[in-house]
Amino acid sequence: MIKAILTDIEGTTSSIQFVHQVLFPYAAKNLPEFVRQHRGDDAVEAALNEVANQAKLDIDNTEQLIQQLLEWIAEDKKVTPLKALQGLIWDHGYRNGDYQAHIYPDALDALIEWHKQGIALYVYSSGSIHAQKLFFGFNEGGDLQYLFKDYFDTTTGPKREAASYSLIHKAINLAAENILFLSDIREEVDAAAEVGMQTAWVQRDTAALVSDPQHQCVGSFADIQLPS
Ligand SMILES: CSCCC(=O)C(=O)COP(=O)(O)O
Ligand SMILES: [Mg+2]
Repeated sequence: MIKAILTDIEGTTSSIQFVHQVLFPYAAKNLPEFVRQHRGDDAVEAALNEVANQAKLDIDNTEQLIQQLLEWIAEDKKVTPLKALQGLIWDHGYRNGDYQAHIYPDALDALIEWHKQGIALYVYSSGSIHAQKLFFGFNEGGDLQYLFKDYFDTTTGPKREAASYSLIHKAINLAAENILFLSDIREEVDAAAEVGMQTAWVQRDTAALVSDPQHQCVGSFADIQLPS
């Protein structure tokens, strides 16, 4: 019986285009000035220290750190310190009304319905937890934060590794088989299935669904069945 649903964001609840054509360019445009102005802030210094460690750069060379971060944005690297900084930068854009996050109507309807049914909803995205709360707080569907019980990001672990899903089901305090994980990325649903989670592989904008007996394969949230 499904007691909780854990969902990915980009490509699953929401369009890849919004993330790649609105959020990433906004972060790339504003990151250099943001980093220069906020050197010394605890959260920014913590992220820059991680960048310097991972890329083997001099922590005092701000311009080199900025360059590295811009390269990671261009390559869509799911690197935790980049994700932390992106969240801080997007904060301003959301509050300033520069954009609202996208959600597919079928995802909005299903999430509201599951919430009404008392199913606990969780998010697992490569975006930082702060970025996820902004995403659902400043959303085309309104402030949707009330729908979600908790959020997980890459500080729990990479999304393509089974160990991350093991940590999540323990944190949620439910057996893996009572959790349904939704994602557009096959390697992510594979990793969740490896620890015993139920899975739905969400394949949007495709003429023909790829079938995989290990997962429910759906084109939209409207087709997701909750296994009993
Ligand atoms: C949550 S805000 C922007 C999403 C993001 O930065 C990202 O990398 C999306 O990754 P996901 O795991 O949601 O596919
Ligand atoms: Mg995704």
